[in-house]
Amino acid sequence: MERIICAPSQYSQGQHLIEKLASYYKKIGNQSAYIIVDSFINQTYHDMIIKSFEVSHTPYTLTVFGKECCMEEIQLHVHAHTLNAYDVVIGIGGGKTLDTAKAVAHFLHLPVIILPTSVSSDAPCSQISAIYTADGCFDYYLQLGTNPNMVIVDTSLIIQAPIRLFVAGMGDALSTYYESYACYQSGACSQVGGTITKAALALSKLALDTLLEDGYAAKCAIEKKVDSPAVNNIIEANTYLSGVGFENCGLALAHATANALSKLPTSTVSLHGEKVAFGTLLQIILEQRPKSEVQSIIGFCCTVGLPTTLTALGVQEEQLHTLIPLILEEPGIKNMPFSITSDMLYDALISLIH
Ligand SMILES: NC(=O)c1ccc[n+]([C@@H]2O[C@H](COP(=O)([O-])OP(=O)(O)OC[C@H]3O[C@@H](n4cnc5c(N)ncnc54)[C@H](O)[C@@H]3O)[C@@H](O)[C@H]2O)c1
Ligand SMILES: [Zn+2]
Repeated sequence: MERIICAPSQYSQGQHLIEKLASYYKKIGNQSAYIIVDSFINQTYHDMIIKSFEVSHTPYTLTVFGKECCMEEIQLHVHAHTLNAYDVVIGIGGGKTLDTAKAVAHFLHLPVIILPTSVSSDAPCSQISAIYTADGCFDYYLQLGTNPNMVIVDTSLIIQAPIRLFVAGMGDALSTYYESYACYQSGACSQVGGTITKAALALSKLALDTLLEDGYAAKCAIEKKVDSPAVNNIIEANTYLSGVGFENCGLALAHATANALSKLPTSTVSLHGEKVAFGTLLQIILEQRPKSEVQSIIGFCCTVGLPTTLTALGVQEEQLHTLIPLILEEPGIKNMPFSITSDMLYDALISLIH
């Protein structure tokens, strides 16, 4: 199998980039942009989003994202594209809006520009969309075949977003190196369909190193809504290092756990990245990593405010008999370099109840 690494064609990170959105669009489009915006973001930043289009007389249509990245929502936008009206899709919002925009662009064979308004997940840079059922259960990963054409990260918006989203993104990024390394050890095929490059593994490791080095300082700065080098490093780690790292290596037990947790009725209590942080703990415990390493990851989670127990995720002990089979049926399990049994999961999960 060939070694493959894929990434967005352009990644830009800086302040007030949303004010230049039309000029980014004009680099790849010359007809009309189809903009899908998270509803909260539309209420808060509507004028800012459309300003550059209005000022430069650039045609666009703005539409508000529903609630879920599900096929029903995606079809709604695909059918809005009549008579080849648009030539670029733009997604603005959290992971679900971005995954929807990427899927819509995929079905319409159009380029896509992604503008994350929080760094809560790995969604911006990847060439997959996480598809859920209309009522919010994880369904499957839709392979899009190409990464977004542009990922534009406006740090001024990210800093204003709720701190919980920023921290959840650290949770999503925390798993990247461990899952990448598991995939590397098991010889798994990466999310982009190749074997793992040294470059991708290095990006994953850099994501973890950056979190451990700058995570706490960044969280403190975000609490005060101030920009700082640590904040910028974490924004890059959450979005680019982790995003490009994970998909060019692969997912394993941490995401299998997060996806399984999303199928429990209590799943809405926690964000994706919070579930992934917990899944990371479960993975490194089952990997029998040194106690000091497990303790340092637990310590990191505690200092930044990521959940380290099932109780914190709203999951009760009685739900383990439902959760364990759900974890075992996730495809990521096969990417672990050793087999995982129900008993192994039970013992590790019980140690993480409270
Ligand atoms: N495609 C991928 O590669 C990939 C990778 C990781 C996660 N995901 C998916 O991403 C999703 C998780 O992303 P998410 O946590 O961003 O979910 P989300 O899109 O539901 O956003 C969470 C909340 O944050 C709000 N929000 C966003 N920006 C804000 C801002 N600046 N200020 C205030 N509120 C803001 C949204 O309105 C929403 O209510 C899941 O569906 C997950 O499966 C996809
Ligand atoms: Zn994730």
